[in-house]
Amino acid sequence: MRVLKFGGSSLADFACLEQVAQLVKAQLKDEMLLVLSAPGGMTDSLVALASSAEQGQDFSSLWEALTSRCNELKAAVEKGYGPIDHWPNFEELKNKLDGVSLIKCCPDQVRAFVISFGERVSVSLMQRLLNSHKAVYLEATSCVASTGGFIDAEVDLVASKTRFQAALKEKPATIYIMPGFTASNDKGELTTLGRNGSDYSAAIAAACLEADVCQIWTDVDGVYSADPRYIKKATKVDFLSYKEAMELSYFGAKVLHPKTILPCAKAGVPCEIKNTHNPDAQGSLIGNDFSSDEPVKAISSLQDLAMLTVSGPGMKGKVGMASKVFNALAHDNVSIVLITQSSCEFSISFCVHESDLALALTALQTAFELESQAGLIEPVQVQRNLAIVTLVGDNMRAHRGLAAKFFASLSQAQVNIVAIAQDSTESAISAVIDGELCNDAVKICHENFFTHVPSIDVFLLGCGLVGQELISQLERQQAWLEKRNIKLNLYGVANSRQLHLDSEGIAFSDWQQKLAVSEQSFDLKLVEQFVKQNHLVNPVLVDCTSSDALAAQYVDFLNAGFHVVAANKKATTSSYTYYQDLIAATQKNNRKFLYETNVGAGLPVIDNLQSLFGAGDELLEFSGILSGSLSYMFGALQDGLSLSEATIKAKESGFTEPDPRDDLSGTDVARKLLIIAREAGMKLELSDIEVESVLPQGFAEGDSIDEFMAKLPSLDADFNARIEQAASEGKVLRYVGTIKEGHCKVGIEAVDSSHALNVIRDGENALAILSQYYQPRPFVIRGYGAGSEVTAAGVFADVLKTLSR
Ligand SMILES: NC(=O)C1=CN([C@@H]2O[C@H](COP(=O)(O)OP(=O)(O)OC[C@H]3O[C@@H](n4cnc5c(N)ncnc54)[C@H](O)[C@@H]3O)[C@@H](O)[C@H]2O)C=CC1
Ligand SMILES: N[C@@H](CC=O)C(=O)O
Repeated sequence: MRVLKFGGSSLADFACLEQVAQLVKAQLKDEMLLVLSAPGGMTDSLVALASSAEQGQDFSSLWEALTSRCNELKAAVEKGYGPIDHWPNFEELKNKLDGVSLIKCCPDQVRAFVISFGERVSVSLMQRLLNSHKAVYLEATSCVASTGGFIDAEVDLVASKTRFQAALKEKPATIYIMPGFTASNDKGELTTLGRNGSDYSAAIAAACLEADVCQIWTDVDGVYSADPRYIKKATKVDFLSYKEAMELSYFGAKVLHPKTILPCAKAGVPCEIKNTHNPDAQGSLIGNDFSSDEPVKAISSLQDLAMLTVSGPGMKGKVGMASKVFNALAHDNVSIVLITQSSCEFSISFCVHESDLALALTALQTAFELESQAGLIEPVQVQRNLAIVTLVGDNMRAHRGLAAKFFASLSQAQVNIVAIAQDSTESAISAVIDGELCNDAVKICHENFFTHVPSIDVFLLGCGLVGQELISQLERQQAWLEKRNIKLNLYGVANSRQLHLDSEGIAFSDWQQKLAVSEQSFDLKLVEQFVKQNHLVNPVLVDCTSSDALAAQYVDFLNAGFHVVAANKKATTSSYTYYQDLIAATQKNNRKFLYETNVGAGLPVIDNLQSLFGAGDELLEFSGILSGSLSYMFGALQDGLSLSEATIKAKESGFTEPDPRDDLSGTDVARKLLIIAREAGMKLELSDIEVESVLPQGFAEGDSIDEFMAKLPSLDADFNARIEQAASEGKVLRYVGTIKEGHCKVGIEAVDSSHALNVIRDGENALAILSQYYQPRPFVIRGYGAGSEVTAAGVFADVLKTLSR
């Protein structure tokens, strides 16, 4: 004997019904019992009808919709297969609803009749479709024995077994069909087994008939490693133990009803999940002996929960307090999802479904009224909108470090853990968390435990020279990233006026056209919302602008959960207080702020300095050429170009700042020197740096960049004279930054051929760091220190660093 249960999605319309009938015929080899749900959505319609009638509303349109859907199904079946023998009694249903409407009350017994009507419709239709095989209609009320009320009744397995065996003996057949969800009590009155209870009916039938298998046919291939609606990379689990399946279904794997597993486990009947629309695919098989080496089988989640905490001095050491809490809840039929207690016994916390919250609160207030008046119990604390995320796997007990990895993953997803619980068999570890972050938490846990493909979700601000080059490098490096198992998506690009976001990831081919037509400008709230909607767990805002306004928002970016990668130097050279706020925000939010390209473009300066100073080194002196554009210009001047010609060439080479005055005024070098000084622990402001400008004071002040460039030739003659003067002394001019005895200075120096910086030109930077560890010879970093390629490469490297802990 095999038991096959078909859910509503497999019976939604005539085509689905026929598909099921074909599938059953193809599977037919020995006895089988089909357990059917109502056609998809019909139970909801029946529930709505009962509640509309109960409120005395006009339910004629709901009635009309239900009957016409049923009549259409009936007509379609009869057209192809002949008249239906057992069509459910719609008149009786209507009479009951009219009665409910009249007294404005729907007794549970009547409600059970109404809401289980859809299953009878399914069975009548299917019996006709399988008529050629003499399918026998098995009344669930004659087979499934229940105790308790009319709704959500419990099954009496022993009594059911006797009933099932008698019913089958009475009508021997090859195919039996029975409505799911339905049972009857010891008076023979119809009861229901709780919403989606047809799985449970099938499991009971399988257990009572000692079936070879209980197959649950649904619209997915099996149980997945996480909810495939949210986790695109979720994979099917081929084998699960009963315990694993129970944990999963209890904590939210919707493919299985939580009560289903127990009857199968008790009777040792394997349970198989199969896809009606893909019948040849291997499903998930649940049984006793499916141990595997994999420690974690799946991650499940349950939402819409509330946590209640009962605490107070009266709890500590008092025997019977826990029992009083749980008895009170049991008395009012409140189901408890998870329990945790503080080790000092001062408080007990537990989760209930939000829908049970009011009931639970009243039950506790009533039970602890006296203790509360005596000050022994504090008012019950309630935390709402919570979720539980659970790692499930029997083999977890054989592995160390899984809990640590689980909690680290939650922290990576910026999730605060409200409570934790683990069963003593170590098959499940659960964390109670903020419901809003549930999908993010599952996503990152799934990434870390299953796919092992970490993702980086990039939002690029500024698509000038560096930004555009970065996009090209991202495109070129896709295969390299894939080989290293890294998923790097570009989700947003912005210029100073427009923002383009794409939840599928921005195509590298047409981002410019898309950005050009966008009517939206960058707004942190909008990007934050986008990140939430798309459950992005590693969002990185990359600033390739020179905007002060954006730099002023970095703390907000970090607080909103973004990593920040900046080519822009405005934040690191803003006030020292803001600089400190930034560092604090990275620590508070467990997010990174990376700015390697702020000094020396792609050269590894900041990283080296941080490593050295982190290891206890101290800066004694610094000297270096920190500007790529000035390095280029002073080299070109040496070769005979004028100042204006050299500036134009440096700008064309992509070495200058968006406004070349920032370079020529010495400000850009001053910024870099300030960043080095701050890394060395000096608490300085930009105004503390002594700056010698290449430009005369006030030159072209207030002019546009183009106006400035047009005026620049007027400085050529004077500057040329300065070069010639130096040359006459066998020297060349270099723009140098120094830190000595706590004083920072940037300016022009004339250096002879014996000076180390004499040869630094053509865009190269050179940094000599004399420190406690590196003396008397300094630690030297040298290489091209400007240009879109090296800078974008440095930004790219920072973006990748967001993955490291
Ligand atoms: N070019 C180089 O060699 C290096 C540049 N950097 C830094 O990289 C940054 C970018 O430099 P480039 O690409 O050369 O400049 P760029 O002028 O070519 O590009 C900057 C882009 O940012 C856009 N922008 C300005 N404000 C914006 C806002 N609020 N939102 C979005 N976009 C905005 C501008 O429209 C422009 O397209 C600068 O901060 C620069 O200091 C750092 C190291 C080296
Ligand atoms: N304009 C800068 C670019 C890098 O920061 C320079 O010339 O070095």
